[in-house]
Amino acid sequence: MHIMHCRQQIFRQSVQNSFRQLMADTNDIRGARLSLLRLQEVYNMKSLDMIEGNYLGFKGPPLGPRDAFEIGQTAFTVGKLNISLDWLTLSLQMYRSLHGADVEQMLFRPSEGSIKALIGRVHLFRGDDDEAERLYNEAKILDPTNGDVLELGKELQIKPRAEPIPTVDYFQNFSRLCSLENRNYPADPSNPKIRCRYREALLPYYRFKEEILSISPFASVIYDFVSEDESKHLKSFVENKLERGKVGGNNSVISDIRTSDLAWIWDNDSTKAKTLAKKIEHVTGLDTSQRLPDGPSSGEAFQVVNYGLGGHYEVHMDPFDAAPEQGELQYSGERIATFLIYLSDVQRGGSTVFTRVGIAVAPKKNMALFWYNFDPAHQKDDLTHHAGCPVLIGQKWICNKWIWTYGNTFRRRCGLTPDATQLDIEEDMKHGYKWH
Ligand SMILES: O=C(O)CCC(=O)C(=O)O
Ligand SMILES: [Fe+2]
Repeated sequence: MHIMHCRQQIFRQSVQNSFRQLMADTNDIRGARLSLLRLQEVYNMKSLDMIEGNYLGFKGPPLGPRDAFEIGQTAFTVGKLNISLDWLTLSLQMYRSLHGADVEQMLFRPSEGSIKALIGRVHLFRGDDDEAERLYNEAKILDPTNGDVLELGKELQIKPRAEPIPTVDYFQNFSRLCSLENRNYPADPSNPKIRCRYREALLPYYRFKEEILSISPFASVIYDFVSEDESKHLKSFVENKLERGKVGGNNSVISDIRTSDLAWIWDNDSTKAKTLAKKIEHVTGLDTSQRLPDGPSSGEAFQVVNYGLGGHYEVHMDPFDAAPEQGELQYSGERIATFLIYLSDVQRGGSTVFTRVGIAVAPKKNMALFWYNFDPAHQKDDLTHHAGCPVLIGQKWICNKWIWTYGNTFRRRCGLTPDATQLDIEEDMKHGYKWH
């Protein structure tokens, strides 16, 4: 009972904080609405449940008719037509049953005509001209000068009309994988090579529990990879340094594709970071050395990332489209492998999913997820498309270490046969990497 109460408290606070922080900046308010819409779509939540403050069993603040209107409006602007219709219709119903009691919700109340016009516009974009026309005729009487009413009037004049916006279903698999919870789901559980094993690091007694999740591309998780002390260090080191994560060339663009804050730690920044980089080297067998300031490096700085409520990272691959030509990493090649460490548990949501091979990894504090972004023939592996699911309840902390081509040519060998998998290569390397 007490735990439940605390969770509710934390959830309510985090929703309220997100809304409060957002008051100052309209871009952020829009971001918060988009986050709610994303959570709704990914985890298949019903608008009515969210209005009642029910987020998959967790209690959050209830939403009013104005919230519903604004969420519906935002959904419309990003082409989420079905969801928009849902929210706008609920807003209309709620306004009708509201009798001036809730002052905050009544303030800046949109007129019934404007809600109807917006609903009409949604119908029009869905290809239902008759319903749009009907709503326009009603709205025009109720609020003839409203912007949406005028807009709908203009849109109805345009003939022939643009094709209806197709409903997006590309992320069906993403949504399904994100909704799996509590444990890891491997790519092909019936494959006997999908198993647990000990992974030795340098010395025989220094070993880690590894659960293989996929053979091609090779992906596995390593339990208890970092100590409490190490994970605490990584998070406290970046305190006050976190900045909004970016995407694109040189990581320069703020985008809704990635909603998280992050900071970097170079191996030389702390003894603990250096030791951790060595541990990754020992467990993966790959070089991670940084030869700064001018030399090519084999590993990138640790990237510590914090996702708040609704924080996510859309489906992507980690290698660059073109390797950077300047800076510390020039000549270093590409991100051949990713070593991702979870620095927190996540109460609900926040899994890492591989949409093309069907892997779901449930974040577990101190566990690492390791995979190769390139296949054994050194081709960028399209099957490594992955995403960070939105965080539904709680916070998510991770730390990435990308491992580069430079220094790893002889450590990550190619296969001795064209169809060799990573496991075959490891086996061959144990036996001196000789042709059979
Ligand atoms: O947050 C996650 O689970 C995935 C993060 C990720 O893919 C990245 O940072 O490149
Ligand atoms: Fe990634």
